[in-house]
Amino acid sequence: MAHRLLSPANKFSARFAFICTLSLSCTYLCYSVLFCRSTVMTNQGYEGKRCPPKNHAGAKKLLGKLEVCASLGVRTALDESAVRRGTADLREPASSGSHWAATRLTNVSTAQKYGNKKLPNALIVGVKKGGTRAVLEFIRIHPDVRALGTEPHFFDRNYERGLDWYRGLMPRTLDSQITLEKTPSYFVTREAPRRISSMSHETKLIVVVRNPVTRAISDYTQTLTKKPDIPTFEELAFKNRSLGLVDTSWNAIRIGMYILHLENWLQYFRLSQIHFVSGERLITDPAGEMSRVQDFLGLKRIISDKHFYFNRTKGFPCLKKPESSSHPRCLGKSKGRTHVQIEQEVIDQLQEFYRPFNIKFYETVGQDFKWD
Ligand SMILES: Nc1ncnc2c1ncn2[C@@H]1O[C@H](COP(=O)(O)OS(=O)(=O)O)[C@@H](OP(=O)(O)O)[C@H]1O
Repeated sequence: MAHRLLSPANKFSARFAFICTLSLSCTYLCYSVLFCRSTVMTNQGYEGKRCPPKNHAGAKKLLGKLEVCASLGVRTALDESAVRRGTADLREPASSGSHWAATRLTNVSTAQKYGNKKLPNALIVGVKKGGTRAVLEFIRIHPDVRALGTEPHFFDRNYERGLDWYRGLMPRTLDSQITLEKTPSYFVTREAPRRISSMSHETKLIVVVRNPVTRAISDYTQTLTKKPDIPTFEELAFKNRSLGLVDTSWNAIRIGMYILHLENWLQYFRLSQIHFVSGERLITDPAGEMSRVQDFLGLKRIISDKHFYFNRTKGFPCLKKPESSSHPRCLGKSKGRTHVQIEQEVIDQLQEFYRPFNIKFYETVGQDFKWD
């Protein structure tokens, strides 16, 4: 009805307006298809802005799902919470002007996008309070290493869950990258060597060892922070102190009898498959110890002196802070605690107790750790 009422002049203007709108729409459509898709959709800056800030409450969950965010090098929720639950405050560099950090970033993001979850090729199996977290956090700055931040306890507590479950926990890696995890209790778990060798005979094993007396005191100090009412160190360490009878059933003592545990490992692995890191040298010369770890893992030596500095407040080496990051670069408060004070006489008695075990251990591994 309406258009019947329009005059011929009005009809002409309506048609003209319709044709103009149509041709403008077509032009816009062609332009979008030809140009916009290739620029806007792959623009990293733009996509980067779409990624939620990773310290936002809901963002951590979401980041794990947003492949594009992961591919931009933003750590996934799993990685973040893994590091926190693993008690480490050390964060790997988010970015840096230096070449190694850039390579690492590229490898991490490529692995997250194209990599596969694989069973670990290498394990840090012990020892508790030896410096295992430091080794894991230092080695994972290598671009060819991807490590699980938490301790999965697969070969001791979770073995029934099966290898598929275990593999599912691992970070994605490229074929050229090593998958690594650390669980210090493996070293003293009777079934661990057999179980690990049945996963693969070729698994490389790293053991961080430390003077067993200092290790025991460190272990006790940690227990005390959780259970302040436990007996004194001396009460737990000796069955009869005046007779010098040490209580070897106390875990803090038993773990330090390294040779006994090692013999179990040597039933399943060649000595050349096991690398021993000195917990003491890891503090005085982290780069030197990490060079040997890189050699053992068949990695190019990338981690060196230039990655470390000695933090006087903490009293330990820390990783240098990349220019663009404000993250703390030292291990968390639970690493490098002030130990409870133990009488020198008790220390001497325990040194005496451990001596024969230490000597046998040095002979077996072919290295003197100088604890005596
Ligand atoms: N760079 C650096 N920073 C901080 N701490 C360092 C470092 N290198 C080695 N260590 C020593 O690591 C000890 C903790 O060992 P672990 O990480 O194996 O402990 S745990 O078994 O995972 O709980 C921890 O033991 P305590 O000093 O007794 O706290 C440290 O002595």
